[in-house]
Amino acid sequence: MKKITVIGTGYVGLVSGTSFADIGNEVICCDIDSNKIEKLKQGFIPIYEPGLEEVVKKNTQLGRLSFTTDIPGAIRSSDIIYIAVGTPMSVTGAADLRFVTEAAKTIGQHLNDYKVVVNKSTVPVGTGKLVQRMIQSHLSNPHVTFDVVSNPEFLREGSALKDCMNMERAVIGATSEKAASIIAELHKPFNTEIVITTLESAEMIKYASNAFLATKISFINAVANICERVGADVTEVSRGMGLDSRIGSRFLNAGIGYGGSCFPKDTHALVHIAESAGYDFHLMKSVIRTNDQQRLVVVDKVKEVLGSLRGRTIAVLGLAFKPNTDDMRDAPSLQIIPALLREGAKIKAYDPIAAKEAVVHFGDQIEYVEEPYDTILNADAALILTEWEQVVSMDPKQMRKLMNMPVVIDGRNIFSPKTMQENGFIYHSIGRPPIHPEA
Ligand SMILES: NC(=O)c1ccc[n+]([C@@H]2O[C@H](COP(=O)([O-])OP(=O)(O)OC[C@H]3O[C@@H](n4cnc5c(N)ncnc54)[C@H](O)[C@@H]3O)[C@@H](O)[C@H]2O)c1
Ligand SMILES: O=c1ccn([C@@H]2O[C@H](COP(=O)(O)OP(=O)(O)O[C@H]3O[C@H](CO)[C@@H](O)[C@H](O)[C@H]3O)[C@@H](O)[C@H]2O)c(=O)[nH]1
Repeated sequence: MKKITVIGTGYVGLVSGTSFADIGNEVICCDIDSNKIEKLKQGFIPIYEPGLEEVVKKNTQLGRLSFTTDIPGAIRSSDIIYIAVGTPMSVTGAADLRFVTEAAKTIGQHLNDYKVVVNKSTVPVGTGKLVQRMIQSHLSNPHVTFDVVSNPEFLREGSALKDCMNMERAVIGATSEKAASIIAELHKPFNTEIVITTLESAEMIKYASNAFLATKISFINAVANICERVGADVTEVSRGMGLDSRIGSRFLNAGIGYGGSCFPKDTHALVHIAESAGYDFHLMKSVIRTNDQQRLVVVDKVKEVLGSLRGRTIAVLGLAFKPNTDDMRDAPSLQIIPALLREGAKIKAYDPIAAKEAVVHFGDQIEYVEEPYDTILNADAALILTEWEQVVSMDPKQMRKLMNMPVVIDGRNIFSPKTMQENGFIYHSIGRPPIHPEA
């Protein structure tokens, strides 16, 4: 059993802290946000993450998981300190490290004996060494020793706890063997592949992994755009490609591009890291540009079918960047809805979980509807932006009866074109031939 402090209770701090507690460690999760900590103490989970509430509750009751704003106290009482604060995109595209350096400063000021400080936040190469220097220069006791380790997180929102508990690898970048073996030991119960590297390689693995997945998505979206022009079907193409084990079938779903709190900011940060190192990362810049353009293809498609959108009612099904999360950070809907509003459309929107978050962005510019069928009632077109189960399971026959015009623009390829044709829809999806009822 290890005593662990996790600084930052966002997605990563809360979920990874909970998973460390669940394998039998004593974990203190802390944050400067006293509201968040107060809610967590009362058992309220500030993010929507299936299954998390129960596991937090279980570990809290067992006395293995606790929450506090007393960061100095938590630092002093732990053997391992995880930094899991945010590293948002700055105006230049680089990662903003101010929360990381602030946390490092606090750690330095309160370090009372040897501890391993682990960076779980996604940070540019060199940040581990920066954290080391920051802690060293703020030590109140100059005789205390410590090691800095990089142990990036690979969880996905919506399946975060499952991803942590069943991690495919633990990357441990360290400057000392002692620290590497402490963190490797901590990961033993996860029964996973342990990859021990230098600090720099571990930091790079995280960005390179996200950038590669983002590249796969932009690649298939670009292929989808070609498919549309040459009469091929991208779902057939990606299936045919993905069966080659060197390619793999995952992250080959064409759609409205990647969003969320990681891929957009991490691809930009990697371009910036490359630039600072004197390398022009053309490839990544194209991935980003392809993604930016992809978000708006659904707007072009609805305009192609309806002509002017002025006064038209568009039903938007799904607002979050992917299902099973209420996270609206960099969701494609944040570009698509304003583009529709600029064209004069009236928006009725549905999202089972993220609608509350969406209000922060759209206010009363759009109408929020609590039920998917009510959303499409009398609509001139339905736009599918998130493949929530509630949307995927909609019955086209029923939809057809409710809509003013039988127009569906499917940004996630959730419906079968044949079924949509049988039900009399004008149906445009991504990278598949458009369907017209008379065709
Ligand atoms: N969200 C994900 O799915 C995900 C997955 C893998 C990696 N990451 C990376 O993990 C990091 C954290 O991401 P997140 O989404 O959890 O971030 P977040 O912004 O949602 O949460 C960060 C938390 O840290 C707190 N914080 C900031 N400064 C602090 C300080 N000095 N002391 C204590 N608490 C402090 C904030 O109040 C906030 O609650 C980022 O670097 C991100 O790129 C995120
Ligand atoms: O074939 C695909 C797969 C995904 N997406 C989109 O890509 C985005 C990201 O999806 P996903 O990777 O499932 O979600 P995240 O929670 O953002 O997780 C990513 O970002 C995290 C933060 O760094 C990493 O830890 C994870 O490993 C990495 O998958 C979403 O908008 C998806 O709709 C597609 O368009 N097509």
